[in-house]
Amino acid sequence: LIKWCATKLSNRRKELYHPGPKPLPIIGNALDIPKVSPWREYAGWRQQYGKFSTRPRRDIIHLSALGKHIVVVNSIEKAVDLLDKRSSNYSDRPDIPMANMTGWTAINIGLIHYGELWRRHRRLFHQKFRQNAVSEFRPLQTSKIQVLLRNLLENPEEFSLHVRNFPASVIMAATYGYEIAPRNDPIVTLVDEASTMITEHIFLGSQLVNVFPVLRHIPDWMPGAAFKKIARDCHNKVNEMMDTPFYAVKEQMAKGEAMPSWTSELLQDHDAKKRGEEGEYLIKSVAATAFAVAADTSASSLASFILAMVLYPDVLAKAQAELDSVVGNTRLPNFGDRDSMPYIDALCHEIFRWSPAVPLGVPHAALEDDIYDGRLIPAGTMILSNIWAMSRDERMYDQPSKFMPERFLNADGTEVTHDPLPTFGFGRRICVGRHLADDTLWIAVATMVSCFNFTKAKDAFGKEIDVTGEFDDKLISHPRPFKCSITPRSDAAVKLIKTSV
Ligand code: HEM
Repeated sequence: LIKWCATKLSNRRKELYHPGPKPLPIIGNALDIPKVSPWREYAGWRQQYGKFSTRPRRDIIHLSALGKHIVVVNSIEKAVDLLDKRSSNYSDRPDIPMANMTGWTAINIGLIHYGELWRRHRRLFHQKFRQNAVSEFRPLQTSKIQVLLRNLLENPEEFSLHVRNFPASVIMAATYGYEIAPRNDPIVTLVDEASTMITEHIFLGSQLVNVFPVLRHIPDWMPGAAFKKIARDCHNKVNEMMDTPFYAVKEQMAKGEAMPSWTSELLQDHDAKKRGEEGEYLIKSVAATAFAVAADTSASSLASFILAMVLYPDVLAKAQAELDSVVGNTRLPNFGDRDSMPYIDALCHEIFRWSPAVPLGVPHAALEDDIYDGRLIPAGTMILSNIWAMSRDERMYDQPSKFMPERFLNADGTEVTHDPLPTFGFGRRICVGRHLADDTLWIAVATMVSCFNFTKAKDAFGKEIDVTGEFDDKLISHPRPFKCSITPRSDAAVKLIKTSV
């Protein structure tokens, strides 16, 4: 009888929810949740659970852990259906115990529940980063790009530091009027530490407490309680990261010495003054979050660009040919050249597709029960958009693992088809900084292509050092460290880099 009941129950469950790995009693799929590269693992499950189902292929996978429901969305079509078309139900964020314990949830719009507080954060971000507003950043980007080019010329081995510093210097100057030091900048280090701690521990599988929230109450001395110290340390860093640059701006404002910045702008805003402490906390939060979300994501795309150029020299050659014919070698490219260089535009689009900086997106959550494709998605379900799997979907992209800007060009290569990409997420929670990210990547790519060659580095015996093209496992994923040779294209390029101010 027990066996009969168990089979009945399991069959009913199978019919109720979308397919997925078979759950164990009570703990469900807690042990199935992948700890490394979850996006690859979930993409693999799509094949596994699609192959044997009555339908040809399933792009939605259901998991459960201790009564918590998780749905992984592996195709753009399904993500649009749920997160765009039904956005009124799927714009919440789930509770992630490690994010709550580290203090990130309270300040980071990306983790705040859908509701009035989120709207207030989003409004401020939208005003600053909407499509028509981001041209305001261009003079700053143009001046910081010259620093990037000079650093690549003088010290090419440290390219990953330089591409990290470029978006960081833009967003720090824009947000706080703060000039970062070329290395070991105290504020950048602080934000890096606080961000790394959370990006390493936010995934479901990375900490047991994310799957079993009750564990947050275990005493510190118990085995397995190390996560509590991690969370406490991170919380201190989050507070410090918010306060240090913010109070520096306030002090400069009091002395009449503040550089123009988003923070000083918001502080001067009458509404913010009226809201008193709460308004200040909001400003502190959006400013700190802007740096945390903008710098690392863009740095990932810039590092991916260099990786792609080393692995695909023919693409670099085509981009350089286009650049030489449009811009020549007597000046650096600028934003005004963008429309005349479709290949470079397509190349940037391809970087966003080939190496999405946030491969598993930021989880959404369902507010209410929903029926989709005849199956239940219960209220509270965590929705994971597998952006990596969507970007590698062979139904959408021919030879998806190949870096091929041509896929976004029309037949004669004169126009870019800006097909929507999953890279920036979906619905009401879509990345609010995507226009800035796009500009940042474009100006960096165009100027780097114009000035440098990127090739495989050689060892002491003159043999090329292999580049594996692998990426790390964090929430914001970067190419794993690799060696390459970055050399100026010509004497004219050196002169341009040295003389540009
Ligand atoms: C290559 C660069 C970037 C990538 C790939 C990226 C990707 C993403 C993704 C996937 C999300 C989650 C969307 C969703 O929930 O469906 C997101 C959210 C967000 N991004 Fe970006 N992002 C980038 C750059 C930036 C920049 C430069 C900013 C500057 C402000 C920014 C600000 C944000 C914010 C504030 C959110 C949270 C939005 C919300 O929850 O309402 N991002 N981003």
